[in-house]
Amino acid sequence: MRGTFRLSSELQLEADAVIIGSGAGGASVADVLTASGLSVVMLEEGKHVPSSSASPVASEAFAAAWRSGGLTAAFGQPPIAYAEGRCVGGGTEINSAIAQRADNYLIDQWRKVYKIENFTPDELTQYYQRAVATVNASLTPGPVGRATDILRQGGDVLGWEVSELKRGQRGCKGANRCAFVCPSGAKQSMAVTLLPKAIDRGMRLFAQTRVAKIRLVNGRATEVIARSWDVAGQGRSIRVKAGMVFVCAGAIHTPAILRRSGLRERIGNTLRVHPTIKATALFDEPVDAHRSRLPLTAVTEFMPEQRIGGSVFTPALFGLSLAGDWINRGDLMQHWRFCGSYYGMIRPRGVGAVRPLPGINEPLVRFTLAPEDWIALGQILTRLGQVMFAAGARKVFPNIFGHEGWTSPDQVHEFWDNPLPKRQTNLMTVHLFSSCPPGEHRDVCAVDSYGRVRGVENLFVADGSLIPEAPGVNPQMTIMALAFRVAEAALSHSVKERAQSAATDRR
Ligand SMILES: Cc1cc2nc3c(=O)[nH]c(=O)nc-3n(C[C@H](O)[C@H](O)[C@H](O)COP(=O)(O)OP(=O)(O)OC[C@H]3O[C@@H](n4cnc5c(N)ncnc54)[C@H](O)[C@@H]3O)c2cc1C
Repeated sequence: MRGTFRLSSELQLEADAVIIGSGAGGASVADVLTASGLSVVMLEEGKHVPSSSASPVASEAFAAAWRSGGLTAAFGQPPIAYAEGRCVGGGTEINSAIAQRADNYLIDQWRKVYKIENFTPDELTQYYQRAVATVNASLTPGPVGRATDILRQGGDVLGWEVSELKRGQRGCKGANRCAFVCPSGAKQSMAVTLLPKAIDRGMRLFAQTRVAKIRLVNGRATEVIARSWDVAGQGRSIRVKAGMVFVCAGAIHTPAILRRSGLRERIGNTLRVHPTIKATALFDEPVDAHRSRLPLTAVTEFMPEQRIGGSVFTPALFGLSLAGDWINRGDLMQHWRFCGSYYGMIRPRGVGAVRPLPGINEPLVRFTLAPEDWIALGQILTRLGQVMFAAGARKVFPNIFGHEGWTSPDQVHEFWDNPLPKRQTNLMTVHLFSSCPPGEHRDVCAVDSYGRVRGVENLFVADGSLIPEAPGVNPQMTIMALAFRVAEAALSHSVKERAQSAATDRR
């Protein structure tokens, strides 16, 4: 990417603004700030992985673009495996680019509960429109493939609403490698859309540069302290002084950076995710899910509380998904062309927490499911089984360690009334948010209605951390909308106004 810098010496920089993290939130902030003529420095921990060097090999792609090669988990019973992007463009480089808006009912509810100013669905519309236009959210061209038809067919038989999913794409070629960084550049990720634009306007982006903390003096963020790695793997320090600091490191790392900088009140206490349970369905006819794009429909009948959809499927990813229970599931590998991988996700009531650990880069993440969440997971798994059998599945294997699989629709009710086995249930998520909720409800809100960290005049949060609660839909559009809003508000409030407000916070 033009303008991506590598360091050759220790560096001290100055700019109007510094942005930490180049994902959905950071890139959106960069777009607003550079359009208004500010000088901007962006610091990104991961590498730049251009389309031309995107590897089709799962292990290489994970090592290049996923945090910890994809091996990250929130502690709890059971642990929940989670995934984050760590590369220029963040999660938008490895996601499926499904573009959805949060339900108006939820936006209204968040405004009331968290007392967020100017946060009606109408007021957010302009920001959502900007996000939608940026990524060209649209229906994917070309044949949808059998893996998609399965969800449509099953939903139709049961009379459930099934919706086509818009994605941020322009001329998707159907390579089915969304999770490995799009090889054609058709996915409208941040490295394809907003970051090159911001760089053309003069933004300096430093990849492989990890922020340790932010220095705070008398209610101002004065300096961002980071470490950068050069091509030879040598680390050097980098310090950036800026008038405004935007923390956009995602819902896990933003609270970790803030807490490491000495800001602890209400920060990182309310992490939310979409707990997700998967199932493998075996059919009599080939599905050949690897040949088509990911399933482009979702069962939306039970949204926003529950949703059923389909996962990216490649032989390697399928093998990995079976690996955790190889003794019981390994046989499925030989039938991989006849299998599809589907999921059910819920909007949880449980919460988690993020805490940095001394001397270790990765923070400790915990998530505790509420009793209602277990009921919801049992329901969505039952519904997932129902829709698979309605579409003609011969056997359905819920992702529960040691489970023998269901051979008929009668068996899927097993977990409707009975709890799922906590220790054996495998849960995962790719959606993380709410660790720094905004608003004027001071008991719970880490930042004000416009993303400014309480008590600090020039420090803002603009990423998934800001979504007040789990949205029940794919979050990227909401993250971008909220980040555009934070950046605009930061520019429109004068330094004097912000300083007064920060001083009031500190009293
Ligand atoms: C496999 C997968 C599939 C998904 N599918 C969809 C989908 O279809 N639709 C959708 O809407 N959402 C999807 N998501 C979720 C979506 O991609 C994320 O919610 C979104 O990217 C989060 O935006 P963010 O700005 O909060 O953080 P990120 O996009 O994660 O960006 C944060 C950036 O900050 C960097 N960073 C972290 N710590 C530091 C530090 N200390 N110093 C410097 N940089 C740092 C990270 O490396 C990262 O690049 C998916 C996610 C994954 C992983």
